[in-house]
Amino acid sequence: MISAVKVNAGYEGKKVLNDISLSISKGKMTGIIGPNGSGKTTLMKVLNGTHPMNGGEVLIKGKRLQDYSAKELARVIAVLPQHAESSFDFTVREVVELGRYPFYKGLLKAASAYDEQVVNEAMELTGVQGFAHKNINQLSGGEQQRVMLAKALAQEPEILLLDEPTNHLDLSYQMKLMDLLKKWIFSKELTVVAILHDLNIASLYCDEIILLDEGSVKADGQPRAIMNQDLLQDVYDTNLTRQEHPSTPSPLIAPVPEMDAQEKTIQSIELTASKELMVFSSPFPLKTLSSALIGGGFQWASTFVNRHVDKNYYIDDAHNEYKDYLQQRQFDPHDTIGMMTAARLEDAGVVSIQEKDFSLLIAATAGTGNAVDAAQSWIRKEEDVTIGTINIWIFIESKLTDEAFVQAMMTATEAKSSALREHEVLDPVTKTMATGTSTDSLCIASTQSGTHTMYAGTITLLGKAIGKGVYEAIGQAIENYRKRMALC
Ligand SMILES: Nc1ncnc2c1ncn2[C@@H]1O[C@H](COP(=O)(O)OP(=O)(O)OP(=O)(O)O)[C@@H](O)[C@H]1O
Repeated sequence: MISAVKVNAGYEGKKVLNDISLSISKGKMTGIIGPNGSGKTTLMKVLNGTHPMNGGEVLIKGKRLQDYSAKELARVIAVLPQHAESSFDFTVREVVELGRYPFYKGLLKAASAYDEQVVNEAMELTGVQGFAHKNINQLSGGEQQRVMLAKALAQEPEILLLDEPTNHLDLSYQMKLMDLLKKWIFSKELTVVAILHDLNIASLYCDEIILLDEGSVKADGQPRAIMNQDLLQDVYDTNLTRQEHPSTPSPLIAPVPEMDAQEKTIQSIELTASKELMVFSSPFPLKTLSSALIGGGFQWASTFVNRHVDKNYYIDDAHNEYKDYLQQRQFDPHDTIGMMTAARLEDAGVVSIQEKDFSLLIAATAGTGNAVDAAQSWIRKEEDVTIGTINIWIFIESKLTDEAFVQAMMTATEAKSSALREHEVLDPVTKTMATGTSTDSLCIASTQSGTHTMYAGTITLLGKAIGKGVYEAIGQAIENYRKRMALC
């Protein structure tokens, strides 16, 4: 739809665009991103013919840009500039009507019924009909932005060039606008090129992204390729991290602030325990990966609750019941990892390990009466399924990668099975050695301070310590339980 070949452009002897070559596909949303001053607006002005080139060529629909008359070009391309012009004394409707001007026919250049219809539709779609008769200068920045967008839409363009269209818009209007543009791309066969500063909006909505740096195309491609941590850190000269969006395949980019000076050690984690609750409280949030009922998955949390429940506890919506329970006790569920167990908390095993590069605190409660052999659990019938729980908490003072979190979970699970084998815990249904129980939970919580730890598999330094600590903590919990039962 648009192609540029070796385009050069600048201002009064200052070169801004250096040999830009690109190709923008029909019916797609293409984002242009890049740091301030990298030449995005200049490029867009070159593409719509409002800024001269010093060399190179731009083709629109296969025809050279300079071969279009202004009116012809206005029927193909509509532009939403960065700084919407609002100094004129026009009403909102009059501004939107200006978008139809290239289509007015006859000597009097009057609007047709169709022109009126298009203006109404554009105003409706952008939600500005409510202030149609207001002066544009009486509107907020975001409202003015929507009026200028309505004007661009009223042009019924084939190509829409948008310079920071989400500028001035609140989150709701940003999303509505981008959703709407996406719909129009399909329903009106529109081609959209948008300069975007918000990398996450670009990642979520663009089919293609062009990354400019110092007037050159640094990279172009699909968002999953361009949202590259190293590439963007280099271009934006900022610490960034790439994360996966929880519900769409679009990567997210999060800025990482300079680390604060607060000392983060696991010695500052306090344990308080009663018959009903075992609570680890940290003065700072820890990064966690867990299978816990509250706060499962990756989270940051500073409170860790192991709650004792009756062995007949059964509630359909245990998640919400637990959230209410936490709130009633002044715990914030968004800052808490919460597990449940019918095992007695006083039987818990606790192990502390100090190594040169990291420290560990491991706690486990083990209700093994209804243990399960994972390899044989398929034999069980529905009526054989009873609840039993081994809960394991592993606090680590180190800076873990995501893969180290996952490996730590694997290592801990393997050490748990080994502890059960050592203590001859049997699956009561299959009579084979149990590997765990049916509702076990595991939480890895890291201070993300101190030494960097890449891996936590069974033969790494951290893996060895986790394996030993989990094995000992579960062993203690089983022995404490058996001793207590023997005394009964
Ligand atoms: N009218 C002008 N006269 C002289 N120099 C200009 C003019 N407009 C832009 N420049 C310069 O050209 C360079 C590129 O500007 P441009 O506006 O294209 O960048 P941009 O990537 O859109 O920046 P931003 O993200 O800040 O909007 C900058 O160094 C800018 O100072």
